[in-house]
Amino acid sequence: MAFYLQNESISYFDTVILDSLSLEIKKGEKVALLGKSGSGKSTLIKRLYELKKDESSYIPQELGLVNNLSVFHNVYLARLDDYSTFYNIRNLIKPASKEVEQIKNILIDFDLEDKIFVKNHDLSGGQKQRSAIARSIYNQKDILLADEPISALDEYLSSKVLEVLNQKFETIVCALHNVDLAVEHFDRVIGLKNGKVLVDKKCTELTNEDRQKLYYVCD
Ligand SMILES: Nc1ncnc2c1ncn2[C@@H]1O[C@H](COP(=O)(O)OP(=O)(O)OP(=O)(O)O)[C@@H](O)[C@H]1O
Repeated sequence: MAFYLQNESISYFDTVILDSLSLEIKKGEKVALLGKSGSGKSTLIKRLYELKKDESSYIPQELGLVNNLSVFHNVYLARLDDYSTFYNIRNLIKPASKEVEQIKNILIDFDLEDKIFVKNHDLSGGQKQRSAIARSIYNQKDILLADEPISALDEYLSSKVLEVLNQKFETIVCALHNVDLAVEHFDRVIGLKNGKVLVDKKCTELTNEDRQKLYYVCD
């Protein structure tokens, strides 16, 4: 089992955000989390990350990239803890060709290799998102927890990114706003409304009525 939540409630002051939510996510599942703005998707993803920090790559909505660093360095930061201080300082000043090659190979999948030494503040919104996605892959974890990672990408890149992420991670929980992309690329969809689960089904078992509910929660 990757995640097991039993009657999980989260409130901010007097407002209930997650309302007695129970959820099991098995290892190997690829789950799309759908819901209107404010339905609790980010709160749920943060909670899942708290539960499995060591095993998870997390892409927050705000991305967490350092503006004054290049794509290379922002991706490399994911694994600072894996290397010695000396190796990290060396890579900050003069990146080792082994690391450059490894990161470039990840960036190629996202059409971003030509931006490898461009600083984050000179990238478009979609390029920043793709840097954060590349960083999550470089991190080499089994689980991906991603909060609307493709919101700034066009349809072609969104599909490409989701295909690559599906290959690279064993288990995925990903917040999205697009029902069709969710059904096309994920095994299971969970529709949240006001911190409660409205729909939770394998994509192959969705009825027309379920789809209508999902479109409704995403409107
Ligand atoms: N730190 C916080 N303090 C107070 N309220 C918060 C905090 N974080 C989130 N909330 C509230 O919790 C609710 C759920 O927010 P959350 O970010 O989980 O929703 P979401 O479904 O991810 O929305 P979006 O699609 O806009 O990202 C919102 O009403 C939000 O205002």
